[in-house]
Amino acid sequence: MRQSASEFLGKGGQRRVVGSLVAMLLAAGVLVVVFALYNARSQNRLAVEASTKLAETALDVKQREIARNLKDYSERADIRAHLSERVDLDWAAADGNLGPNIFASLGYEMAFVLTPDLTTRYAMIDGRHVAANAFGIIPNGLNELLRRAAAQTFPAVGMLRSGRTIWLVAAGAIHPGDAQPSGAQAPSPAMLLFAKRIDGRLLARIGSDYLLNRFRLVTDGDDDLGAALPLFSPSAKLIGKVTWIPERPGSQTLHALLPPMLASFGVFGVIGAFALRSSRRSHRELHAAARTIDSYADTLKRSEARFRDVAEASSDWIWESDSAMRLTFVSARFAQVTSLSEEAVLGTALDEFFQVGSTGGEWPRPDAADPAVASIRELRCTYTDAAGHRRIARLAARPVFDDGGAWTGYRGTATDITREVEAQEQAAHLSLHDPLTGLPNRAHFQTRLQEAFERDRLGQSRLAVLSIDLDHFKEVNDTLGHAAGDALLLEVAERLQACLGEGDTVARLGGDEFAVIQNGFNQPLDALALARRLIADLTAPYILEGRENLLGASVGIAFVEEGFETPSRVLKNADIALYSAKENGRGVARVFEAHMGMEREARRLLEQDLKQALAGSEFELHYQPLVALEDERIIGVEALVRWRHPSRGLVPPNDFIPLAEETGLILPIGEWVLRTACRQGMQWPGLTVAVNLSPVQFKHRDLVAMVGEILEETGLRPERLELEITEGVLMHDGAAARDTLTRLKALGVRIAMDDFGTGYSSLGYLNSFPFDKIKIDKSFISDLSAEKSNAIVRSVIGLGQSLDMVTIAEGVETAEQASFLRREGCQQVQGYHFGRPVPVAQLTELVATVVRPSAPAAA
Ligand SMILES: Nc1nc2c(ncn2[C@@H]2O[C@@H]3COP(=O)(O)O[C@H]4[C@@H](O)[C@H](n5cnc6c(=O)[nH]c(N)nc65)O[C@@H]4COP(=O)(O)O[C@H]3[C@H]2O)c(=O)[nH]1
Repeated sequence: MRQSASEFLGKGGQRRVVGSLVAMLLAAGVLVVVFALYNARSQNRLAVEASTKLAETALDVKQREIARNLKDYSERADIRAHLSERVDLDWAAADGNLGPNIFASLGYEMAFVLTPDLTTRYAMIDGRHVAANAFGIIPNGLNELLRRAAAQTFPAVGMLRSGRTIWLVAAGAIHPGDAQPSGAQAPSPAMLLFAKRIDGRLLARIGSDYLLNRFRLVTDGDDDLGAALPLFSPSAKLIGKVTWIPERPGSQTLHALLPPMLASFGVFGVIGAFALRSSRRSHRELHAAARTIDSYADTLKRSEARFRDVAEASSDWIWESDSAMRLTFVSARFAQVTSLSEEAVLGTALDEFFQVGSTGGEWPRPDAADPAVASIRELRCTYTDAAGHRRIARLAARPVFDDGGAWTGYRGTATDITREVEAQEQAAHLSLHDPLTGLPNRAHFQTRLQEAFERDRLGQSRLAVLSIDLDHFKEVNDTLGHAAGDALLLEVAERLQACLGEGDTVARLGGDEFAVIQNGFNQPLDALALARRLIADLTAPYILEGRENLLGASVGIAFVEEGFETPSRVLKNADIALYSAKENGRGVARVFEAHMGMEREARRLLEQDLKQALAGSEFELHYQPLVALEDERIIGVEALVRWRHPSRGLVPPNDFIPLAEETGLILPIGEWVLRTACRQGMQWPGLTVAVNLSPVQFKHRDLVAMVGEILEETGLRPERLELEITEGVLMHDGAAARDTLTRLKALGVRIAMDDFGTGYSSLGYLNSFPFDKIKIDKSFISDLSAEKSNAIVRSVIGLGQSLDMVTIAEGVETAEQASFLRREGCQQVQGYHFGRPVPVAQLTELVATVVRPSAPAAA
């Protein structure tokens, strides 16, 4: 396994080398120091030994000196003569004998002469003859010294301690002289003692003579000045010591050497620290560099892996060519995407495999000798896959150069974009076409219209725009459902296309709105002829779900006059003409005329006002009494909506209900009417409340639920509500209407057939649905004098009786009309003769009184 750069450095080679160097330096330093210390100590020790020898010698010299002096005195003839057998004290005390001279010349503080029995016969202390006992002054060790002295010919010397004083004492025999009889046993000699006090002065002198610094005596304690020599009594008892400050040449050398040594250590230390620091820094830098290298290596590895994954996972494949532009390599994805084999394609010329001609591109023709070989970007081309299908690919490539910089070919990718292109084309088509019929949509239509306009300007043809609207399409769509509606629109589209001439365009602008651009040479005749054809063809029955359905079509036509209009203006004019056609009974074609625009504008304003009216609560209800003919009692009221327009005053329903129905505003208006009528109706207990329902409302799915909710909300009992519907409700999709009516009746409300007699097949409807009431239209009542109306009214009343339905006549204005109706058996009436529609307050007053035919309730 390959080692990463960090791992390589991580082994710590450099750190070990640096560590060893530092350790060596430290060891060397320690060795030097140890050696220096050892050397200093040795030198010191040698110096102490040497000075000790000197001290010994000095004391020895003193001992020998006192011994020699004593010997000199003890052997003097006069001394022997005067002091050996008997002690001549006077003689002894005389100066020059054992008198002051001992102290003054020899410097001995004490001199004694002891008899053989060791009695002190003479004592001289500090140069004066005193009576003193030597043993009293020096009690310890004197005996031993004297014993030794007696046993040897040379004086015995020793140091004796008396109190805190140490004495250097010499003892020697004073032999009587030569006149000793032979053979006779020599008597014990007298003993001469000299004592020298070992004191500071003496030692200072010795120190100065022998270079013993601060040479002094220590009798008590362990005081030591660095070197010491123990002092023993003749009986080998430690009695004190002398001490001095020895020379310390080692320490001196060390002191001399130490500062430069420390300084050099310091310098070494600093250099070492710097070296260590810089080594650490470079080590860190090396590590950082190693980490960077590792991260680059990682990134490279990942990027390689990513590239591999992408190359194998995407629909792209990689290819390479030589400088002759022949394929030399394709990646594994090639075979998977194209189903072609690698072998089959290698060696093929690039421009043969990837064809760019059909896509408008061009292959670069690089010259191998020319160093400026360009990259290939976004080159769209086609190729043929194994199944023989034409596919679209997008190429990108970069030139490849050898180490010498010579161009050797291309390396690139190929992306199969067939689906993408198809999706784009489809999206482009969808953006310009109606998805259901495949006809151009409004945007496309406008573009075509603009183009046609250009041609019209050039005078190549005379342009007409036909706006087409299907009559009754909404009813079919609502009743048969959207699938049927779609099928119907598809057929309409086919029929429209079939009617068009060469170069004409038909588009679906939305819903059941279509438009045609016609290039005619004989206008307006060509356009009118086309309109007639369109109406005729679109009116022919459509078979949907096995049943015949009828549609109508209205057409509005507009021409480009004088070239002043814009395309959108012409389309608008065609729309205005279309509205006019619809208003004029539908199923016709109308050519745009200027005044139509004004009517349309008026309608637009009305619609706007209507919306405001709804928002601003400008509607109110008037009520007209419904009267029982039998006793002329008010048995109910009919709610009739009024619009109290801010400037136009009270607007009658006929002026706005049709527009409200067209625009759908009838839904909120109708709901308001129903809710208000039910609420206000609660004021007149026992009276029925009749409310008109528009066919548009009736078709609305929520109608039954809405009625139920309003009844519950207002508390009006269902049987008091009478819903008036017209035959129009039942005309289209009778089954659905019947279902709605059944569900309404299930709520308990009553249903009245309004305006009976004005429709086409009223009798049929009456048979197929059990209405509660039939309302004879006022046109028959006003025309009662006419025989025909008379007969119709009579037969309707008879029909009601036979079907067990209540009949009511509206528009009863005279007593005669009322009498006629009573005679014929009509049960209820409504009309100005009994009461006009009045506001709610007036009606409340009215119901409080008895309505009499002779005195109409309202003028
Ligand atoms: N000449 C004459 N007319 C009489 C006489 N007695 C009543 N009328 C009028 O006849 C119309 C009766 O209402 P309709 O046939 O349902 O006809 C109504 C109805 O179809 C519609 N309408 C009124 N209110 C509503 C409503 O709230 N909803 C719906 N959808 N339509 C309504 O508007 C139509 C007209 O309503 P109005 O103008 O109020 O006109 C009312 C009423 O004022 C009479 O003796 N002589």
